[in-house]
Amino acid sequence: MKTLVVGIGGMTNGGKSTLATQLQQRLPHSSCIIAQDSFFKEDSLVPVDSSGFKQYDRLEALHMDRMMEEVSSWQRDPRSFLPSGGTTPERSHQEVLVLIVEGFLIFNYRPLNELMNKRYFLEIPYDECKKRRWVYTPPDPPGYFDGHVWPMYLENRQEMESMVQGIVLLDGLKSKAELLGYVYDDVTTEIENLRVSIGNVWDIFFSSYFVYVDMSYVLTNQ
Ligand SMILES: Nc1ncnc2c1ncn2[C@@H]1O[C@H](COP(=O)(O)OP(=O)(O)OP(=O)(O)O)[C@@H](O)[C@H]1O
Ligand SMILES: NC(=O)c1ccc[n+]([C@@H]2O[C@H](CO)[C@@H](O)[C@H]2O)c1
Repeated sequence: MKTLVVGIGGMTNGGKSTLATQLQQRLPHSSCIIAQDSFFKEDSLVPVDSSGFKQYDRLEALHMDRMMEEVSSWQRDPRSFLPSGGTTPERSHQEVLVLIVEGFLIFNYRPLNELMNKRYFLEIPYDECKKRRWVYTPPDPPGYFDGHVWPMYLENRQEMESMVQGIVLLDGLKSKAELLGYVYDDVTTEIENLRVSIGNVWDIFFSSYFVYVDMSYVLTNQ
């Protein structure tokens, strides 16, 4: 069995959860999602800036230690994260299990970023982001988008670009179907490459074994 970690990052309302959920649904027997939004600290632990804005769009607002524990737990036993709870037997030695890590700051946290095999980042223009964020749950306080969310996006994006390479930028204005089609094809190609490499290991093992058996036969019969 091999594993693949796919990061779906992007700005707020870029379409990360939508894309991650659809990708998981296309790989129902081999993938699961860990979402960064599930690791926000409780409100009382998130500081407020001088303008009164809760500092949610910073890494410090997240329990990244807990998120890493969840990822480590998947790495230890990825099959237990599948819908069957890992009760079905391994289907073949070529099985590839996929972890989809989804979130707005997944590449800014180095220990998490280092685990990714594929990195995608959904981006949308300011106007579209503000429009989508207008109907947000929980609703933002007045002025929050321009006073906190957007300036923090620019800061976090700059930091990400200075520390991470190999991110595939995705245009979040494209249709949901087109985005899914692209990422699904890319990920399945990666899965196939891993399968081939596992297959090669088995080919080498079996061919070495048969060479050994042939040699033993020749040596004992000469
Ligand atoms: N490709 C798309 N085209 C148009 N609208 C989209 C697209 N993808 C997602 N949306 C819509 O944008 C909104 C935000 O989507 P989604 O929740 O997937 O974003 P997100 O990046 O996970 O946001 P956040 O993490 O900030 O909650 C939803 O209303 C969703 O239906
Ligand atoms: N999920 C939450 O608890 C929460 C609370 C306040 C703000 N947010 C926003 O989530 C986005 C990332 O998905 C960030 O832009 C936060 O502002 C989330």
